[in-house]
Amino acid sequence: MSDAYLALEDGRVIEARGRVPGYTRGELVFTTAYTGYEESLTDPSYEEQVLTFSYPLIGNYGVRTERFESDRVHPRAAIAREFTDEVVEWLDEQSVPAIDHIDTRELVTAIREEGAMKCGIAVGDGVTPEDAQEELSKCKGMSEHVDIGSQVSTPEAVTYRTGDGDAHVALVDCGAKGSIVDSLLERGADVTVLPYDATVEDVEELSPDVLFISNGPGDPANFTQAQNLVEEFVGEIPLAGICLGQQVVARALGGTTEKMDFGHRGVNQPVRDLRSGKVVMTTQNHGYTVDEPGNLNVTQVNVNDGTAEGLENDDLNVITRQYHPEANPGPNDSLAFFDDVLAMTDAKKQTAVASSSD
Ligand SMILES: NC(=O)CC[C@H](N)C(=O)O
Repeated sequence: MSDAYLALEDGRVIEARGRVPGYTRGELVFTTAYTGYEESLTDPSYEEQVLTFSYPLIGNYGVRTERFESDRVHPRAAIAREFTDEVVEWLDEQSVPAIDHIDTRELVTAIREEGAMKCGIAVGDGVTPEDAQEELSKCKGMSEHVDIGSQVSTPEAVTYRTGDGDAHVALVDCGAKGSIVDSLLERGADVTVLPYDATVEDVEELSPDVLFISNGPGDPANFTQAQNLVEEFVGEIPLAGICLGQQVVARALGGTTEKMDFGHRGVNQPVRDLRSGKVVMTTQNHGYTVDEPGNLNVTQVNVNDGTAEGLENDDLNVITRQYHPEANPGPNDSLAFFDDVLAMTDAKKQTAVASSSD
């Protein structure tokens, strides 16, 4: 008798060791990141997913709040070969079920071969395989979470001022990681974080120098309000986006998105810049990708599978990335993206000066 069961959409039920009790369900995904478990577990993009760590030991350097990307744990459950007690205490405080002593190689192979799949989890004394299957039967697909933005977004606008105020960025919070805000503040920008369903009037009132669509969970097709903002302000305000933000911007500008088989989640995804030919290592966490880029040019691609990693349109002042330039976890190699975003405001100001002196 085990005290934890994981039921997979392919019909298998796997025994595990229960670390944090509870019943839950979600889309089963894996990350290959070997560090950064605090950042990953607090990344709002994992909402409604069950996160499997392929790295075997999770928790070996403790739990520190300064490494959190948001104020809570977002995956519905966590799975590892072995969790340390400190991580288990944290997940317990957060009431997030956790299981370990499981063959994560087998699990990752199943996800790679069959794709990200629904799962159900039951943990605690006396639980049965049927309890996990019951959870699985209640599991929705990611795109069925139509209002997932409301689960992760700020309820109201919040402004952070640096004192420099060189540029004012309106960040549409579809589930933004804290490091995106920090990366903009560190470069002297003021940032107003707006709810995921902010209106055209909300943005007009702020009159920002950049409209930035954040990362976030689920299917980008469900972020219709953010898409509407992009459609409304393209060409008027410089636009930027990260991860879900890239997907939303592309959809708004005539592009399409599609679900990947198992996505990219890790901290060593190679990305080639098509202009310089250089390859950088990037942090990624996504299950959807831009298929047709619409009115944008693909400027960067994933070396492994050729998917679109960077989209730009110089005339319209649009720049987006599918990966996470803000890192946390992972490499800092792409932080200059935020300089490029803020440089668009200079371009805008120069154009305004040029046209006013005509
Ligand atoms: N990190 C993100 O923004 C993820 C974007 C989207 N939810 C996806 O899975 O593709």
